[in-house]
Amino acid sequence: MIKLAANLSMMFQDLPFLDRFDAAAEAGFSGVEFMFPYDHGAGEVAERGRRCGLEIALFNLPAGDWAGGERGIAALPGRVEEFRAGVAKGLDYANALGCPRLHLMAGKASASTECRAVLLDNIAYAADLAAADNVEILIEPINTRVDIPGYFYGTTAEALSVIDGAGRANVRLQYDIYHMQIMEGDLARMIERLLPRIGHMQLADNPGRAEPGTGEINYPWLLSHIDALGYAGWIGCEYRPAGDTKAGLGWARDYLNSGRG
Ligand SMILES: O=C(O)C(=O)[C@@H](O)CO
Ligand SMILES: [Mg+2]
Repeated sequence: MIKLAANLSMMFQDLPFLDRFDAAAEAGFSGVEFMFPYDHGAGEVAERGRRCGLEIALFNLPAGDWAGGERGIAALPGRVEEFRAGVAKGLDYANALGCPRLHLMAGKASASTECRAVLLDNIAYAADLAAADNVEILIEPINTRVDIPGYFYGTTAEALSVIDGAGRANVRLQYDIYHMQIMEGDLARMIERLLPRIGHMQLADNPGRAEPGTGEINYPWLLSHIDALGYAGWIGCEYRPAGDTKAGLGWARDYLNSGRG
């Protein structure tokens, strides 16, 4: 069964963050994901999720100075103390929100031995603390052609080599179909091959990163394929709606709860 999570950092942006939970539930979602909950108290985010009957599928560990252009700090030498403080904060929120997954972002860093060593140490550190709380750490290759030039890993092979290097069983691959269409293509076969390593998925169409049906990816076919493969995890709708979020959800009708919207 395909389980879609609304991405509350990109969808329903006309509403304040906490009200996006209500909008997602009304639209028929049973799960949500978002980038960062940290502008709000963990208690109020947890309470809103509970009240709306929503599972919180994933959010990001603190990722440095986002507004200033940083996209994670885990591969940055000299930022280890800040990274560790972020892990503690992320796990506090994950526990309060009942969220079993955290996305750890490497950042824009050179492919040097030093950055790789810092990254592997940081992932192992985060994974060991997360394991004690039954939380998984997710590593997502992000396209370096359009969205984040210079990001530490842009392909599944690079991300898997980092995961293997860290050597922790609770570190898994976050497969974002949009990024991987740009970097690798061959989506159906790649997902089939990588399925045992994938802990979370995300989607958007390409080009433009809007909803399925606005670009080149055959989502009705691909989602049936993912379903037939037996993928049981969440797929986050990490797209920028081309217009009104709810009006653009026609593509998802078969996968959402009915009767609430
Ligand atoms: O960019 C993405 O794709 C993500 O999944 C985010 O968590 C980071 O921007
Ligand atoms: Mg993503």
